[in-house]
Amino acid sequence: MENLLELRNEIDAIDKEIVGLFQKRMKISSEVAEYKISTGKKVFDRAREEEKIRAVTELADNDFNRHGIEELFQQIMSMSRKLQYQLLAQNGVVGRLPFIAVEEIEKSRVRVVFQGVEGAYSEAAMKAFFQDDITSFHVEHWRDAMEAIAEGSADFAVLPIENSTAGSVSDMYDLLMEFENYIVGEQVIRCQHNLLGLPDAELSDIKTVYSHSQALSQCKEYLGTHRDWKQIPMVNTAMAAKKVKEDGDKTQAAIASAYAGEKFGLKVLADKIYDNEANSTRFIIVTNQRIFRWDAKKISISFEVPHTSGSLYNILSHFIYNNLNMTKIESRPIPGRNWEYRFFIDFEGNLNDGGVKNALRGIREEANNMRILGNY
Ligand SMILES: O=C(O)C(=O)C[C@]1(C(=O)O)C=C[C@@H](O)C=C1
Repeated sequence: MENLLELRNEIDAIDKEIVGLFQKRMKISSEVAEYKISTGKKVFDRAREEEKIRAVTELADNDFNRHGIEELFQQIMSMSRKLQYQLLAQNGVVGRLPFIAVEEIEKSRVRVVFQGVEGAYSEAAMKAFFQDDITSFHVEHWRDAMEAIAEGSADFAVLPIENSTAGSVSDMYDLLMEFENYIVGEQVIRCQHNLLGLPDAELSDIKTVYSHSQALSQCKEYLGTHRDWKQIPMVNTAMAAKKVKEDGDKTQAAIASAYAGEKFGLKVLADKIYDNEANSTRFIIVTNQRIFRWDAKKISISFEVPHTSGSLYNILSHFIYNNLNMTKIESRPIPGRNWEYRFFIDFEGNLNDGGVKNALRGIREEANNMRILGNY
């Protein structure tokens, strides 16, 4: 039996050849890029890659190696594409992104819509993001706010996208797909929920509690100590407070902010009833224009990938390769296509950065229906 040292020497010699061949192949790939630059042909050629995988896997002696060869060549061609995107960018063949950089997002004398009623956390987010001289109005549903933006009856909408305890607001992702609106800002608001009742109500009177489903889940521990209370979800926490006031029934309570309590003349029956002290909601500021602040730091995109193994992995490699830090990933089912998903990714960067342009170009070519949802 050969000793380990000899075997390692053999492996070293083979690896040297592999490196040499890899470099030789990449050099040819860069010549292909030159051809593509002069002809305007796309970098990614799915048919050619499929054919290549078929041909090289046929050369393998057994199933185990066949699988390995397939993975190896997928990675080699992925590297080859990345080199080509880079060369295209260096030669100025990077399509201009249809977004315009602005000095500032207008925060004064604009029309802003939020969902819910006065006293909603969305109103608090609006007040924190915009100046006092704005004109604002509220609508009943998130969709109404998206529509108001799309048709131009408001300049901006303030909508919840994620809560630190309850997670993403999945409906918002679907609405971002449905409408051609763009995220231009975000505002995080601490959600300090209270149990609110009529001024003459006592804790012992309560039989039913109304709130938004997310707020109910954010107060799960507290509600667990009152298992006999019926929990009824409402479209918004402030709507719940309004209902308790309007019904005038001492057995009803709402979970909402102290601000909503003041607005609707309700009494705080229990304060700070949330499970998590840092409980916060992130709101997005949405508009119908493709604009971004010149110093924006976060990008949101969405895309679909083919229903094949490794397809998401391949798309994510564009972030790694361009040294971009991904901060969030979310998936939503694609309507009408069972068990297929659309991915939503947030990552750090600005649409004017070279690495960002490179990654977006690769993702646009290799994934389906890539959309830039905003840079903020
Ligand atoms: O054949 C091409 O068009 C190439 O650019 C080369 C190559 C490869 O590395 O094999 C790279 C990217 C394409 O998607 C297909 C194949």
